[in-house]
Amino acid sequence: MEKRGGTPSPSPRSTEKSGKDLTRSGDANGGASAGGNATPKGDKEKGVNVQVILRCRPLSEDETKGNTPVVISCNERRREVAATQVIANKQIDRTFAFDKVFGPSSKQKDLFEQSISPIVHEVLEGYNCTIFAYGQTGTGKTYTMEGGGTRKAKSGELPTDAGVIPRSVRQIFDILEAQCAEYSMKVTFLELYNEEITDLLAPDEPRFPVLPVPEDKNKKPIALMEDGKGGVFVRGLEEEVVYSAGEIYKILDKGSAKRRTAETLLNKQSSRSHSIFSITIHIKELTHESEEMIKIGKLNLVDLAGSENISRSGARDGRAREAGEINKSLLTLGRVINALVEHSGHVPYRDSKLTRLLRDSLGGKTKTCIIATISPSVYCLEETLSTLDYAHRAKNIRNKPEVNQKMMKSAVIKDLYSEIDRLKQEVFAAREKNGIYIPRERYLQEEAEKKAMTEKIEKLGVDLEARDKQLVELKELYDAQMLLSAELGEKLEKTQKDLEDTRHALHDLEEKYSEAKSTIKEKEFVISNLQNSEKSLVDCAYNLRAELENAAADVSGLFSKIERKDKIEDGNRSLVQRFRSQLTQELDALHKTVSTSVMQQEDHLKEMEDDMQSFVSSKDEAAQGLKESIQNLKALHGSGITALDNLAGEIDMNSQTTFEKLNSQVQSHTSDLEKCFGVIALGADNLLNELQCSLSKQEERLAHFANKQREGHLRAVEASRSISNITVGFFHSLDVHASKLTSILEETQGVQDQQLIDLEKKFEECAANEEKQLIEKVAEMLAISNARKKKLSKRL
Ligand SMILES: Nc1ncnc2c1ncn2[C@@H]1O[C@H](COP(=O)(O)OP(=O)(O)OP(=O)(O)O)[C@@H](O)[C@H]1O
Repeated sequence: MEKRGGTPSPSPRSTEKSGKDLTRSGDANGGASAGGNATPKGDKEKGVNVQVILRCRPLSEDETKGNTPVVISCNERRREVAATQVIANKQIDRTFAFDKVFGPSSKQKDLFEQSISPIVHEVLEGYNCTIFAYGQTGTGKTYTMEGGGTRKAKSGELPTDAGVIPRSVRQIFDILEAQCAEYSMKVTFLELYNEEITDLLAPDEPRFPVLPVPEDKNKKPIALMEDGKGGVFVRGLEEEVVYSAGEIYKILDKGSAKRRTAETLLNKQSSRSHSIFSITIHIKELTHESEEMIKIGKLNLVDLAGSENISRSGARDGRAREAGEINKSLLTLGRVINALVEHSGHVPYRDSKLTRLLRDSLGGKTKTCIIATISPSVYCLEETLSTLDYAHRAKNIRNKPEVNQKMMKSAVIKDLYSEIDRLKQEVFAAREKNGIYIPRERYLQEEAEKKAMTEKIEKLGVDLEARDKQLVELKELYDAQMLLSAELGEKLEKTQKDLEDTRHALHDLEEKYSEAKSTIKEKEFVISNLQNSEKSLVDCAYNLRAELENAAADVSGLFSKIERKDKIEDGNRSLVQRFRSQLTQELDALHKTVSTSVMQQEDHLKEMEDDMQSFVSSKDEAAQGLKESIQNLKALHGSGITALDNLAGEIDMNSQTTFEKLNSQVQSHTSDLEKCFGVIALGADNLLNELQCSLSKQEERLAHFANKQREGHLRAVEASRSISNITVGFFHSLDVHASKLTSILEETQGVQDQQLIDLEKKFEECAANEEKQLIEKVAEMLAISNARKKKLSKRL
């Protein structure tokens, strides 16, 4: 057994070799380049993501008996884990993707071969690799890392439930033996408990009895020192050289047995500490120049204590403090992960020993794989979700792995020789000089160191006093802060829970909102359709109304026309009536006139006849008078002639000559007179005759004329009578036609009125029905939307 300052993550300068980006490539082998291929410079600069594997354990016997509901489903093919939550009676699945997922039925062998074996190959290629298990208490971290109850190998074969550590050890030896390599292997096993590091491989008896013996005498705390190169080392950590897998198993069993475990409500044998088991392998290689080189690989296998809810794990008093410390270092681990993921300037590695020890594995040059373990039980859901979040976030951490620089064998031998010399001097001094256990030089050196230390201690003592005071104050403050932080933590937890609930409720609401939105969209679509149909109906109704109005206007026009026609007809009728009466009157008047004229004519004719007769008679009288006057004249002539004869006899008696002459003259005169009188009488006779003739002619003509007049009058009377009869008949038929037309019109109007009334009624009924239906539909929709609104507002 060797004792040296061990560092869990030394990282000497690298060669060009590097691994693949597991997350991005999605390589089932975890991106391990078993052949140790050179990594492109770009990848090397960008780094590789921490590989995160998720494992869900099966239900325990008790859980199965108690019919514990399972809320985790693993899809190994899709590398997804879904956690089912029921919030507000609604099932919500949260799905997380990882580099590898192993379900409850997964075997230890499968997990190792698929995820860890490639890492082991890389260790043998000269990389530093870290595998750590993270998860709630009782989820199978120790089972995964170390294995089940039967860890002992039977006939050289590993048991089926052997975990990552024994399988890695077995594989390392198998490979090295298969390669017939020359190698040396050292292991360290430390425990970090309540922020104190203890060596699980330290011998049971204390080597320096002068040093104060701690409470647990087998568990003296050892210091974590800065190595001055940005790394840390654990001073005095035992490094055990091993030559076979069997030896390692023994060491493992011995160390595991020393780990602090306790029974919690969640795990009968719960690890209360974090453990780091490291295997360092030195492999000899020959260069082309046959120079011997030493390749160094290191595998850190970390089993973290359970991340637990103090109240749920049932931890009390000491256990509660323990849990607080565990949570504190895990909390720091979480903060480191967050800082690395968020690329914040300051990464709080120094806030806990765990993160100081794992510094190179988180964002350093080491290749890291996290195995997150969860329980499928509903009762662990809160912690499971927290683990899933934690692990999912850790996926984004980028490391820049570098192969450890190979060392010349001679340099290693030189180192080893100087180490041997140092040890020999110690042994020699111990053997030769009583009471002094170290060589004189070293003693002097240490004395000087001691003096300097004493001075320093004194100085520190003063500082310490001041600090103590400060510490007391700070402690008070710390206690207050702790109380506050516990309160705040509780509040935070509650708030987180509330937040989670709210988030789920919000999710629900969002879903409901989207549902409601789609329903509203549907309704809107229906409403828009309804509105469109209503619009078209309204348009139709408008058209119909316009048509009806047109029809009504037409009808009213028709009515007005009919009225006008009626009026005209009435006017016509009254005109006809008037005309008829006028005609009748006029006809009557004509009749009368004609008859009076006939009468007058007749009277006139009569008068004319009378006049004619009186004329004729007067003429007759005149002719008579003329005859008489002619007679008188004749008588007068005879008397004249006798007077003349008397005068002639007297004249004869007075002068014969004169007589004779006178005689002659009288004779001539008499003849002349006679002649004259004859002519006159003839003329008068002629005249009379002519007069009589003309009178008779006139009488005839007058009679004829009167007859003709009478006939004409009679004919005119007859014609006017027949005309008036025809006119009367025409007007009668006109009347009949008009009354028929009126009755037809009245009938048509009645029918049209009826039809219009019917049409109006039907239209009104139809419109009322449609309006009613529409109102009902709209009311229905409004009621539905109101109900929905009410519902949504209730839920909100
Ligand atoms: N994958 C698995 N298959 C079968 N049994 C398992 C599995 N994982 C865990 N178990 C069983 O569950 C119990 C708890 O496991 P384990 O002690 O490994 O949990 P843990 O996470 O290390 O808990 P703690 O943090 O308290 O140490 C053990 O009895 C273990 O055998």
